[in-house]
Amino acid sequence: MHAAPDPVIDIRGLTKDYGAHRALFGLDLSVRAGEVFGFLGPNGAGKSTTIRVLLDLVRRSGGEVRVLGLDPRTDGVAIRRRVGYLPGDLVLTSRRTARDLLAYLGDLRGGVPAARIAELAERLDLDLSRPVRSLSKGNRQKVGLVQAFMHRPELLVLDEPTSGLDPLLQREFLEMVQEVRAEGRTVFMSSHVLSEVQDVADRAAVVRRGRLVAVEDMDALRRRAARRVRVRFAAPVAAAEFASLAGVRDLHVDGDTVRCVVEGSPDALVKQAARHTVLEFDSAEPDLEDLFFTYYTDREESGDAA
Ligand SMILES: Nc1ncnc2c1ncn2[C@@H]1O[C@H](COP(=O)(O)OP(=O)(O)OP(=O)(O)O)[C@@H](O)[C@H]1O
Repeated sequence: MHAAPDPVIDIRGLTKDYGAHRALFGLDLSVRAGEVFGFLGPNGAGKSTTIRVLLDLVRRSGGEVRVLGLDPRTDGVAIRRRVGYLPGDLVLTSRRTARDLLAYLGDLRGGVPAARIAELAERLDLDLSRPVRSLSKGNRQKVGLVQAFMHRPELLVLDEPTSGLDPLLQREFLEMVQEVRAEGRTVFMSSHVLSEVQDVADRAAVVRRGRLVAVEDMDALRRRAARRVRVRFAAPVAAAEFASLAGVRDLHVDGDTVRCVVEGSPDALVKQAARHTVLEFDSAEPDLEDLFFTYYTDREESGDAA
């Protein structure tokens, strides 16, 4: 057996109390080198608190945490130097232009070529000539993204990175994430919805009320997910042919058209359909959001997270 490489983020039994209020209850989480990891949960679940602990922006109350093999409590400065971090509550009050601010931050990280900053700004449609404090929320978010990506850090920790971005820019952002992964670097990003990370994440975890309730491999989730299928044939077909096929449910046959939901592989349905002349075959993208959140809600109800 090969020894697994050390995780880039390793969290064991993490607790965090804000005074008498417990925000995290013994969180365990491990992020592997080179993966894109989605950290999901509703508002107030504890995502930002966890992320702040990783960067030593708040101190943990208990448990063990390693980031790039380092302990945030003793090596926070070294971690912050090596990580690209986008805070969830990014505040930019500087009178500097975005170009000046990003050049300054780039110098703090050992120097980032102006062309690299310009390229990212162009991709995100960010005007670098404006003072950052006059920027809209969406444009500030773009400044935050540029500073997190620009020095090509080995680990990116992004707290709600797509908040305030329009759909076109969200897509551009996801491409930037893909590029980071293609270079073997690691991304840990939070979101309150799965749809923002499902196309790009290798794995995703759900945190709820300070507890981890699920960790999922996205490919496995996709394979399990149900798809809506519609097939139109050249001539009417009998419902009985399709009713007992593996994975097929919610079957409706209306003359020459079959509608159903397929769970898992559509192989049996496709082979049965192929006995006839198929005129149209539509299959909608599975709704992972449904599957994912149904799954973790069930688990939570049978668990101890009351
Ligand atoms: N500085 C603080 N002082 C006291 N309580 C806090 C503090 N920061 C967070 N909390 C509480 O800890 C819990 C977790 O908050 P956290 O911000 O980590 O959640 P989140 O999942 O990131 O949600 P959001 O997306 O709304 O920020 C919440 O109950 C929140 O009210």
